[in-house]
Formats: sequence, structure tokens, C-alpha cells
Amino acid sequence: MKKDLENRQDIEQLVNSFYAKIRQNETLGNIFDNIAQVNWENHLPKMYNFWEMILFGQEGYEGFPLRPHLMLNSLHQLTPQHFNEWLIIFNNTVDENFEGDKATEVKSRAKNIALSWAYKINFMNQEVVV
Ligand code: HEM
Repeated sequence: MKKDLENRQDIEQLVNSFYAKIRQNETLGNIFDNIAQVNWENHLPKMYNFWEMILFGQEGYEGFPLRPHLMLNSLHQLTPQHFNEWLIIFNNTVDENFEGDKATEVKSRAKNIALSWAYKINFMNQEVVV
């Protein structure tokens, strides 16, 4: 039986494993490493704080998380398929490492955020014909 997500160390393990997989994914790896040119030393701690806030109500993450995705979308259009792929990799990473109430919760929180951003960004990307 796998353990549940219980603390910051578990979140760090999840986030590190997740982005290692993302970077190996042809499409998303290219977006993170070549298009956005992510500074991983900055990004990873931000993500630990983000998920710690979502799962355990810890302070530490400050910001407007949709913003970098809007900026990225103006460099390279993001589609619902990108978000879907992101979510599949996220769910697989959780399932490979953890199980329990928090593991279930983190997947459902990620899904809600991914679906809502995919919807907003896709809506913005539609051409408006008057
Ligand atoms: C197509 C899917 C996605 C792509 C390509 C993507 C890409 C990125 C990139 C390039 C950044 C900026 C990193 C940096 O330069 O520091 C970022 C930041 C971030 N992403 Fe995503 N992301 C995706 C989906 C998601 C989802 C679904 C979530 C949440 C469930 C999420 C949460 C965040 C957060 C919290 C940040 C940090 C925001 C800040 O700077 O405060 N991302 N993402």
C-alpha cells in the first residue's frame, strides 16, 4: 500500500517527479524548456508552495497563477489537448507515488484548475467574427 500525501516533503517528491516526466514529454517538455525557458530553481519551490497551500492551507504561495499561462499562450497557443496531457501526467505521477484522501483530493483540484484554465484560454483563442 502506498502512503498518502502528508507533508511538504511528500509534495516536493510529487512535484519533482511530475516535472521530470513533463520534461521528458515531447510536446510539453518543449513548451516548458524551449518556449517558456523555465528557470527550474525558481519554478519548483513556487510549485511546492502552491500545492502546499491547496492541500494543507499553508501560506507561502503568492501570486496570480493564471497569469504566466496567459503570457505563455501569447507566445505559443495552448490548447485543451495540452491541458489534458498535463493532467494525465499529473494523475499518473500521483498514482505511482501516493494513495489516500489527499492523493484523491490533489487529482481533483488539479482537474478543476486545468479544466477551468483550458476553457478560459480556449475561449480567448477563438476568433471572434462580428
Ligand atoms: C498546458 C498545461 C500547462 C503548461 C504548459 C504550463 C506551463 C507553465 C509555465 C511555463 C509556467 C511559468 C514557469 C516559470 O517561468 O516560472 C507555469 C507556472 C505555473 N503553473 Fe503551469 N502550466 C500548465 C498547467 C498548469 C496547471 C493545470 C496548473 C495547476 C493545477 C499549473 C500551475 C502553475 C502555477 C501555480 C505556476 C506558478 C505561477 C506563478 O508564477 O505564480 N499549471 N506553468
